[in-house]
Amino acid sequence: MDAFKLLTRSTKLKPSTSTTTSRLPSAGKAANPQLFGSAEDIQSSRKRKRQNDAPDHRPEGNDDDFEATQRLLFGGGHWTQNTTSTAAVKKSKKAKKPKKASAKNDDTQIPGESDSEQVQGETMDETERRAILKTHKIKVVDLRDLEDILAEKADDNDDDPKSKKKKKRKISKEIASLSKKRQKEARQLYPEPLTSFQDLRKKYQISRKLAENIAEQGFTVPTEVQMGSLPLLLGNISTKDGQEPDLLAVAPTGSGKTLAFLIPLINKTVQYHRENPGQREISSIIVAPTKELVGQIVNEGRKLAVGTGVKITAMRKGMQVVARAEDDDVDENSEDSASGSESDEDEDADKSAKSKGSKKSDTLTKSDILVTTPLALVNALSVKDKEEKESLPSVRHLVLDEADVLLDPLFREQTLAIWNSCTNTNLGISFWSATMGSSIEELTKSTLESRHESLSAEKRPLLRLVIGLKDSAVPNIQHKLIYAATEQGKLLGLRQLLHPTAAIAPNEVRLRPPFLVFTQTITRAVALHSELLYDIPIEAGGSSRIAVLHSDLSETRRAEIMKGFRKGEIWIIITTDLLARGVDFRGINGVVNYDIPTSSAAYVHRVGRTGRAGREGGVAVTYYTKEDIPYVKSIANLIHTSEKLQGKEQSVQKWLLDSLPDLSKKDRQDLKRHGVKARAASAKLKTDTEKGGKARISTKSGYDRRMENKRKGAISASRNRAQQPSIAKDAADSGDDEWNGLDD
Ligand SMILES: Nc1ncnc2c1ncn2[C@@H]1O[C@H](COP(=O)(O)OP(=O)(O)OP(=O)(O)O)[C@@H](O)[C@H]1O
Repeated sequence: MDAFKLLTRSTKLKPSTSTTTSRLPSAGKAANPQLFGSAEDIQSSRKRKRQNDAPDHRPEGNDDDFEATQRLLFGGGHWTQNTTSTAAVKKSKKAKKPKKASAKNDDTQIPGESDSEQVQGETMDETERRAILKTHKIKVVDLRDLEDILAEKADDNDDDPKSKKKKKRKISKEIASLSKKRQKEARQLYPEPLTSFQDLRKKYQISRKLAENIAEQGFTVPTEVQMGSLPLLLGNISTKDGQEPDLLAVAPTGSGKTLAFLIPLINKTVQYHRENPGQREISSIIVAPTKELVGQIVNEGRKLAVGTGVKITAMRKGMQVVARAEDDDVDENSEDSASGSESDEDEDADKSAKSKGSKKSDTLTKSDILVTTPLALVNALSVKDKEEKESLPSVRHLVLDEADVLLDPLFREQTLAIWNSCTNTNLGISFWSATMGSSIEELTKSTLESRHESLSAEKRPLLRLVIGLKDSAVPNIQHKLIYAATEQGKLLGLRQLLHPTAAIAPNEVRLRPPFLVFTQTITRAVALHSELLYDIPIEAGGSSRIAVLHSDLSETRRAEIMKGFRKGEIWIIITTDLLARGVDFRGINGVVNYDIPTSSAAYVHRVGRTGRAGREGGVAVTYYTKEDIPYVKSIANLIHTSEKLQGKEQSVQKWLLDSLPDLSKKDRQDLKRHGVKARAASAKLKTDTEKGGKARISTKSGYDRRMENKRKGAISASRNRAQQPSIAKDAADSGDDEWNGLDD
């Protein structure tokens, strides 16, 4: 059933207006999940490389400066085989050759895979790595002090402390003589990117079953964030003394970050099981800000882990992650324990949790990878009447998904408490998001430093991986910033989107279900939902097609709505920022910011619910009123930059950008915390005419709207009967496929 046809059933749109159908994200599978290049680019770059015998890596700019950087960085002026980080390079010199997969373990050869292919694969030289990284806009930077980075390189073959000191002094002097640009270049790394998922077996010897599962999921080409991060996180898996970096990964929404952190975690767990038969302990924790996202990560992980023996569990109410004396009375009422899993196989409810008598540090949950919201785990780690938290020494990998929000003041305390509970001195941590402010980097560095001091934790290199332009919107969507003047104007605008009454001009927006509508508060989401509830014709499913989802609903109801939307039973979800981050509905056609987002990062995440995995055709509509004018500049700027980068026609005019006011830092923080004051929850939203005190985005009573809807339904039904032949013709002209919901 085509939702759009039903919504516009009484409108005769010109056939030409239907031509956008094939470009809709929900109309088909994305051909290429990569945003900045293609597999063919890689092939041709490899070909070019083979023909090019005299590479010149010189960046543009001052030659002398370049020579100085070269001398300083590489002594003899040649590029190192800079595969991961300087430390990794150093260690790998001592490291043993990668072990071949044992015939007894899970890693038996896969059909068609020769022995030599399995362990070697073709390695790339510097030129090739640089070319591919550049094409795909992949940047890797070492975030440690430049002095440390360079000193480490210089120390490589020198153990004499005197000459070490001398070298360090020399390095400091030379760094001071370098321009900012050269200093930046000195931090840059050119690790070998992953150009094909087959290389996961050939070059990184990942578990055979895991490789099969990746292929079975239909993933053939790695996305940019996978190309850049997987070699860093898998690179040293086969060498015990190889050092893996901590990683800050910033990549566009919908670019496959989940897979990028799940693959290494699952593979390391397989490795651990192989080396420690019969042992299961929580070795990895993934923290995500919402239950919806937790459920989604668990589902994704379980699909990848089929047959590997790796258990992935969503943190649930009453679940025990550590054994302790007071657990005789498990706190069943602990607030906000998350399951959120939409999977039926949430069988990991820890039956063994009640087992007693094991050592204090034993983990009781029969799981390898625990996925949790911050509060759920903090509650489980809390010690009665005490500030301190239980520790989780078995955890060797911590992943913070949507890290910037997890380290934002809202969740910071809880997230840091979890991080501090992971007392393993060999803990590896990675941070993932589409947006990452510099304050997060600073916080990360200082926390790592204090862990190093207090726990004598191992110092790993801290790398930053950025895909594309940092903190920008995903490049493959169309933005529309619309001035609606008043609240009433927004409602009219949204109704117009739902029921277009005339043929639209070529550059005008059309938004077909399924889509998401974001409001600032729960009250407003509920109000908008009750206003639009009767807008969907009864014969199209009526009010069941539109749902409101927010954190005041029960977990079960939230999960039902998510499921209904994925199955195509629900066409429109009205929600708050609860669904702004991470959740992946593969083919949604668009996003409506009914209320403006309260920061440019929030805009990036909200609109990033469409245009996922490289899908074209997603639309992001943002309405603003006169109350929003002081706050809208950062969004307008973001849209402007995005369109400029894509070489698209500018939809935000320069005069508008110039005339919108700038926001002070304090006002920006205030907006982020409280939203636009005029419509904050405490202000009890009133209508434009300020008639009622009720938080409703309407001037009509529910009864009036129901009556009107019935009347409309009866009129349109009789019209439909009269127009049957022409509707059938329209449908045939548009060539639309049936809309059967979203891929799971
Ligand atoms: N290599 C790939 N090829 C095709 N599709 C992929 C690939 N990797 C991931 N995907 C799909 O892309 C979609 C988005 O992935 P994911 O949810 O991990 O994005 P994300 O980067 O975490 O986005 P967000 O920042 O919004 O959380 C998912 O449906 C996922 O299955």
